[in-house]
Amino acid sequence: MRAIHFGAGNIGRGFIGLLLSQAGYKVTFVDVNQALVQQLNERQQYEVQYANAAQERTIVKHVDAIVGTELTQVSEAIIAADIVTTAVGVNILKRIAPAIAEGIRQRMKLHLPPLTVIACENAIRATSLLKQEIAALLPEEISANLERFARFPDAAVDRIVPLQHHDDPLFVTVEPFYEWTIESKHWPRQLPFIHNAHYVEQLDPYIERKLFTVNTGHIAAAYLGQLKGYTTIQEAMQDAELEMEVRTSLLETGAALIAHYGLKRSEHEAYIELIIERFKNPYITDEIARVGRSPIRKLSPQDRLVRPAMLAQKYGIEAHTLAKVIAAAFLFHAEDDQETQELQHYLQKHGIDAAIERFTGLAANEPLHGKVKLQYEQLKAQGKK
Ligand SMILES: NC(=O)c1ccc[n+]([C@@H]2O[C@H](COP(=O)([O-])OP(=O)(O)OC[C@H]3O[C@@H](n4cnc5c(N)ncnc54)[C@H](O)[C@@H]3O)[C@@H](O)[C@H]2O)c1
Ligand SMILES: O=P(O)(O)OC[C@@H](O)[C@@H](O)[C@H](O)[C@H](O)CO
Repeated sequence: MRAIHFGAGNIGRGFIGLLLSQAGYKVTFVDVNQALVQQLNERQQYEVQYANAAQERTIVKHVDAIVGTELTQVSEAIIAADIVTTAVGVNILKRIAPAIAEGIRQRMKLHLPPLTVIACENAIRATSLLKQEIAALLPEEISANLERFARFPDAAVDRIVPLQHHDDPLFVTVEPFYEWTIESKHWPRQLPFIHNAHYVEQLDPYIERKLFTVNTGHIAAAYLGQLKGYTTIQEAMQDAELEMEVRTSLLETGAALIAHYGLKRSEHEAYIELIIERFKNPYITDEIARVGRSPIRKLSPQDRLVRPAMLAQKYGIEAHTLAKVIAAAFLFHAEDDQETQELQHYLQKHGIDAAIERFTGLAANEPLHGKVKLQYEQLKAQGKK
């Protein structure tokens, strides 16, 4: 079986490429980083190390790669593929859609079975977003019946893979934990289930539980941690007061998730503690700059902060810590992150009210808007910036 995976970065090599290979797929990566592509083609394998006491390693073999700008080569590879996966960043999906659309068009002409496409990104229903981008590029007679030519199961992906600083550009250190949850209803009959993935009928509770626990907790540790002068998540999580704030933010999102999805409280609280332990993994150095990057995406209404805070509000749950983390996002700095610069530029020019409204979608008369503003002013007054 053949897989085409867009994005040979940390999640591409350290999670999805690894799992697909373990499931019996020959993996071809597509990436715009030419040096990475060259290395993958020269060596046809790479090493993954697990961040635990044993520091076990495994080799992913029989891989190759294509430069993302080589559209013909990419679409030809898609003709021969059973599955296409992505881990490029949700904002990049529109850029890879043309090659996938072309691959689907060619497959249709050849009467090939439907292609399976899964976007493995941190966003609610990223595969559906990719499907929309692809459909918009295809002629009406194909896009109207797209499910006949390609299947688009939504998925949730969870494994912490920090920035890598090794001499070998292909070597990747990953936490041992992983969860790849795939919605089964769009899975094509002819393709066997990927044995190391978890199939569920309804993805929403899983993706929201993941995003609003792992990613909300992560961003709380990052934004509140930076205000206290820390540069990594592990340093920040050694601060007992900060750990408590992270836990409180997760009890807030947890209460909202429990109310909304009827999750079992004891199970969800155990899940929160598992996530906090993962953040503390002493064998990982995860930079706050990575976890905090792209604050505009992270502040958007459907992402890890505003959506659970609004859900909490809907169920009458106090979301004081979430409001503080949202406020802290407006104080986040990361030198080489474009979204951080854009947000700061807007904030300085238009002020906090306009910035809250623009980036979170919270109108000035929304109670959460007022809470965020208050927290922002308090953080500033405490000399946090
Ligand atoms: N790192 C994590 O812990 C983690 C965990 C779960 C999910 N994710 C999600 O996975 C996705 C990727 O994250 P990452 O940490 O691997 O990032 P990364 O920056 O390490 O990897 C992204 C890769 O995509 C490539 N890329 C960019 N534009 C491209 C294009 N047009 N065509 C092909 N390749 C392109 C980049 O060159 C890079 O190699 C993001 O959506 C992220 O939110 C990350
Ligand atoms: O990838 P982002 O930028 O959406 O979020 C940063 C981290 O929280 C994220 O990459 C986590 O490490 C990951 O989602 C764990 O599964």
